[in-house]
Amino acid sequence: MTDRQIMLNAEQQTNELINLLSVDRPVNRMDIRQKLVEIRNHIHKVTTSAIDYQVIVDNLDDNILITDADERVLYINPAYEQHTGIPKEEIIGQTVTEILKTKKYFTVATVPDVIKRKEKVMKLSNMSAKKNPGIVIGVPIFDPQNNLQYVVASNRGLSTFVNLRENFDHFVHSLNDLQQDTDAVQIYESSSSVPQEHTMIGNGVEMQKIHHFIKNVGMTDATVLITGESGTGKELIADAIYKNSRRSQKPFIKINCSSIPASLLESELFGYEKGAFSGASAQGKKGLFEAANTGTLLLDEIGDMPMDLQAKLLRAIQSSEITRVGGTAPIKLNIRLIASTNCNLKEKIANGTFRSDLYYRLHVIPISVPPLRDRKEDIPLLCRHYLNIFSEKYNRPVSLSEENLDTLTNYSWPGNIRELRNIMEYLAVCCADSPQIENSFLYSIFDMETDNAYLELNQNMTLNEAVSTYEKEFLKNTIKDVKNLKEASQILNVDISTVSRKLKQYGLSIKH
Ligand SMILES: Nc1ncnc2c1ncn2[C@@H]1O[C@H](COP(=O)(O)OP(=O)(O)OP(=O)(O)O)[C@@H](O)[C@H]1O
Repeated sequence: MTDRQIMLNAEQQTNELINLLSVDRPVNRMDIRQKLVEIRNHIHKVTTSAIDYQVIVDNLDDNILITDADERVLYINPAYEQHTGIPKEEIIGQTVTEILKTKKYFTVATVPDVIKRKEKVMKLSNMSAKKNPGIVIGVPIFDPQNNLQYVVASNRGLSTFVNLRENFDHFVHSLNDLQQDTDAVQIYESSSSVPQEHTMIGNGVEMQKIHHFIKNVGMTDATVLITGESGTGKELIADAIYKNSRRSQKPFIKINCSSIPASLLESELFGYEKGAFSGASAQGKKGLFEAANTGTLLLDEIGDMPMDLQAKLLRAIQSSEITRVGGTAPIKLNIRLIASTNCNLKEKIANGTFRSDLYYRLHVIPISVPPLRDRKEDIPLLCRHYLNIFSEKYNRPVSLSEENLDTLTNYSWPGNIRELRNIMEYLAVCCADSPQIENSFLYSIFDMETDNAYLELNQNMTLNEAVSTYEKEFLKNTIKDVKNLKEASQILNVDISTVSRKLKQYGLSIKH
């Protein structure tokens, strides 16, 4: 209930009380007391309410004018009087149309339009009294039955916005600087300048398919769309496509669409003409599309591109030309496009945040990179590869046992190869003092409570495979803390011979 509704209640109860006392018959004192207590409680609610809205509106710096549903002015705040020079007593109680007719105070108003259209209205206004142009916004307020109750018009002089302009230029510059600090854009002149630090490791079926794709699409100019979870190697694949392409001696520009503020993305991609917007360089600026001309452009995180820009990108792809922001002349370009994303673009299309026409323009050669948990055969290779790199880098020899590799292979790697690489670096740094890496240490870095937590049961397993996988992990976990077969058989409540046979079957042994 609003404060006003509470007070209306109190008023109604007071009227009832007055009526009760007005009739010429005896009244029950306790009934009257009860009514007075109720009224007092209502009033108390309002007087002790945390916010006194009138004080707030009285102190706002915006000019506020409130009318009823018949345009009659009910209230103006002190800022309104002060900034417009309109005395309160001259307009309270008048209708806005009457005030407009006098042409004395203002010549533009939103209130009549708000009442007619029952929606928010924004206009440029001119306060004749002070020759002070401003922006006025009228907002309708409805009662619980959805009848128009008030119109609140707030306005602010344009001079405030002019003052902000300087601030805005500064703001745009600092955004530009911020962007230079991130690796949102990487520009390579030719493939020899693309860092060589990571080779593509993996010879499982999925990786073989990807190598095959890279070889085939490399020599064409076809647009490639690489999808896959974060850290699966999409960027590495884009690098490989570029290096294997006819354009490998031409520029390669990588743009992370989600790292560039949406307000700057269009001018970064398409460039701008001089004076295109405040804060723009006086000479205009070449965009990244122009810089990638004759070469390759990688649009990383394409799923995060704002919808309005998606339309412009679609036009650029369809016509092979772009127009700079603030410019009119189209610029013809010849670019090989690679896009990548970890979003599900089909889902984004369904919920209206990605254009389907753009999707089909990009989806010419789709490469879907499977997560590491679906290409487990590559995990041991990747682990050894990165552990070697980091052992050498930190000069700390560390090696992985079969048991370690088994554990690492069964882990689900939510962060994919990026996570695997980080964990190998961590092992090289932290485990060099002991010749063997304890499995329990691996569990602790995976932040797992029990050894079983990492057990991933693949949906494609047969029942027997799933049972064996679980049984092996269960046994491994049990024998960690037992001294002999007898103790294990007691805990597991099976014969010693069964434990012995199972351990042999899974290549496990009791260490103590
Ligand atoms: N097949 C691979 N062999 C060796 N290292 C790889 C392989 N694939 C990816 N990596 C390494 O894993 C890390 C993540 O790869 P990359 O940045 O290409 O993934 P991504 O899918 O583009 O991730 P994101 O979606 O988060 O940008 C990098 O350090 C990369 O060198």
